[in-house]
Amino acid sequence: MELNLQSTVMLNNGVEIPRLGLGVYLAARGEETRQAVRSALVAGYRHIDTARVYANERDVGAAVRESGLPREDVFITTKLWNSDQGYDSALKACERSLKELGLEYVDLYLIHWPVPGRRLDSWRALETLLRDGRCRAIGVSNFMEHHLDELLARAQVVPAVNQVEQHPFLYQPSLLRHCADKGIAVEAYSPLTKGLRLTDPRVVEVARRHGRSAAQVLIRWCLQHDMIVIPKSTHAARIRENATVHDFALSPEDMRQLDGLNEDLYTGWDPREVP
Ligand SMILES: NC(=O)C1=CN([C@@H]2O[C@H](COP(=O)(O)OP(=O)(O)OC[C@H]3O[C@@H](n4cnc5c(N)ncnc54)[C@H](OP(=O)(O)O)[C@@H]3O)[C@@H](O)[C@H]2O)C=CC1
Ligand SMILES: O=C1CO[C@H](CO)[C@@H](O)[C@@H]1O
Repeated sequence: MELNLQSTVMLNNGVEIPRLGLGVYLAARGEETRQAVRSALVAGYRHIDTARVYANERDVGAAVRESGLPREDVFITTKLWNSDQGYDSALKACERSLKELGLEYVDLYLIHWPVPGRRLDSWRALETLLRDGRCRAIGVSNFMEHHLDELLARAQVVPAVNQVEQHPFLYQPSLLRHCADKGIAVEAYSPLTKGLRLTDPRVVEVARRHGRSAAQVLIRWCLQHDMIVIPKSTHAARIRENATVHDFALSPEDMRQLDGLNEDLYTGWDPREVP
């Protein structure tokens, strides 16, 4: 797989999204987030993943502006938080996020969680926002097969993306196939298991064979499964390390070994339990 930081995936509405982005969950508002985003942009990242609930949209926007890069060169995602779900409140929440970011539009706006009873109204709002040009693409996050099927039965617009937790310790091929069948790109969040499994000897062994770090192997695993991937770090050296994944490849045997590590490890909430 030929890959670099400029490699993109074409979403189902023709919008291109860089395959690798920087996540900023738990990057503290203020200088920590600004510094992380600045480091990423200098390293060549062109995709930043934030959310209303991360409380750092303002710093993401500021760092992108400070970089001097043209707005259209950076792909920015934010997300609708659970307490803002519903038609009118979702419209308002998007405007609030745009104001915080200091942007006229976001590249991707996601429903953060499939909140029962309100997610379909929220989706109608996202369809409106897409039509009005406030987002270039809309999608969902933490949607399992049953949430997707319910949405697809009523939606006018098919979600461009489903952002879900995926890594070798939480590998859900049936969900990935389901998304592929519907034309929905998958973004892997917490691809580094939030740091919990970076010393797992089986991952470390694969990494050693390639002369790479465990983090690089986990990121590469996502990419070779055709996922978009958004590792988080606030350290410039790690931000660079996490992006240096284009100059090696995991073999089919490496991939099989890593696929075999699944233990349904959710490092965050488990969306399968959401009715
Ligand atoms: N849609 C959703 O519900 C969710 C979306 N996300 C998104 O996905 C992004 C990534 O997931 P996240 O949960 O943050 O976790 P990750 O799996 O990306 O892991 C981040 C952790 O790994 C550490 N780390 C990063 N790079 C390295 C490295 N090279 N070597 C060693 N340690 C490293 C970081 O520390 P340090 O920063 O100190 O370097 C941090 O503690 C989020 O930031 C967010 O944008 C995440 C959770 C839920
Ligand atoms: O993106 C996320 C990170 O933080 C939230 C909790 O505070 C998660 O629920 C969410 O999925």
